[in-house]
Amino acid sequence: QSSSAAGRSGALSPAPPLSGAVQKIDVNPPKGTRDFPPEDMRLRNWLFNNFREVSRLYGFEEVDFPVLENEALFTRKAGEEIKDQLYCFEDQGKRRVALRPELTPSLARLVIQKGKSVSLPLKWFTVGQCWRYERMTRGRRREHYQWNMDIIGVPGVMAEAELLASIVTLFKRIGITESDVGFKVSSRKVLQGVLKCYSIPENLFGKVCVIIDKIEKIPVDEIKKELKVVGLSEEAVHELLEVLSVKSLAELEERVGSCGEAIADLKQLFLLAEKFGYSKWLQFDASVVRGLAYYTGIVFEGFDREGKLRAICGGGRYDHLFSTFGADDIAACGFGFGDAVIVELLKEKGLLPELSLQVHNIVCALDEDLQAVAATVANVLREKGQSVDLVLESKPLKWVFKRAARTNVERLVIVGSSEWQRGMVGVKILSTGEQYEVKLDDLK
Ligand SMILES: CC(=O)Nc1cnc2ccccc2c1
Repeated sequence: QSSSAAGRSGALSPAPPLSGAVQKIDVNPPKGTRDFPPEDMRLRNWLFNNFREVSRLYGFEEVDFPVLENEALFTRKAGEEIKDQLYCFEDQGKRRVALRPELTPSLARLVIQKGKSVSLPLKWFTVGQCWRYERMTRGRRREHYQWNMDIIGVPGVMAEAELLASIVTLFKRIGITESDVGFKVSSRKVLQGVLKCYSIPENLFGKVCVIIDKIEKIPVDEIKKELKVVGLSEEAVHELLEVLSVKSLAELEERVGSCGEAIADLKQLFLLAEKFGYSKWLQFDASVVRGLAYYTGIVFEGFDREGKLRAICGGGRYDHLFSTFGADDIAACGFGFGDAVIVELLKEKGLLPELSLQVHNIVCALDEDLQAVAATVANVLREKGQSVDLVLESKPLKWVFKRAARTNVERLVIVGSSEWQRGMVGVKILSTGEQYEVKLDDLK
């Protein structure tokens, strides 16, 4: 038992085992996950505070759900990537549970749970961590945070227009302009129209959309093959791929004139964008489908105009998600905005904010028996709302100056015995080097 251990803790505390006896833990977090040390946490808080402020400006209420959900919430049968990467397991109660891969199903579950006790429309937002179990072959992350905004109970495209406006507001707040990013906008009712023309049963709609969403990720022959497996005829496949390459609303109207709803919705949305003042951010792009099976109408995704990054955000209308959970359908639309691509974009554009630790004061006692006085000084300042880094052990002044410089503190408050005998404390303003003495009560 080494004396120092005994000295340190008074009573005999077990000495650490002889070094080398304990296997050192892996200090890295699990594959595909991140720690947020202070500097990274400042950037994350800056971004999330912008998410929250925009949500507040748009009158949205914050909600939250467990990261762990019943697996059944996510076991849609539409061949989605999000499903085959589900981070799921059987818990000790033999329940099938999953770490949520997205937030919308949880939101729908809560809306159904609240049922008649909430009045529509609902405008809810959340910032939540989502998970996927991806073979690390692709070295991608297994978790990210998503800002989600949803409007429940508004069938008209004013809801989509409002959601797009909120994302434009977010982009502007962090210095992104329409020359950096845009939104590709389309409607799944275009696809619905084509499938109806070829009398493809409704229940294949989700599957077809999920396959088509891979149009830029896998060879088109593979797309055709998968569509035929699902049961589409040669002609239907051809017509679908044709309609996706349409370049404008006008051209779409010529081709599929009849599928009025899609055209009407899109025209209305572009008109509203004009009125909201963000039409320069939008472009019609028939190839936007999004990879989630439950979208039924307008779909959109934010993209970087240099085409270097994956989608920044995405969303759309999902008017039948509730009935897939056995409840009455409620019109709904929403988006998800991840915390990863946007940071890559900000880096690209040199827009990452300079964020440093902001502490008003370092308070220190010049010798051991003034520690209690230093604590009193810290308390006085904290009660006035000033942040204080109280030096907790007697340290040489050189050490304190070094720490003050590193944490770019504004002011040093020094408790010395001679000053204290006169009821004074020493103050040094780091930015100017100005030094003076002041009565504790006059310290503001
Ligand atoms: C760029 C990125 O990190 N994407 C990402 C990371 N983790 C996820 C986890 C669940 C669902 C989607 C995810 C997406």
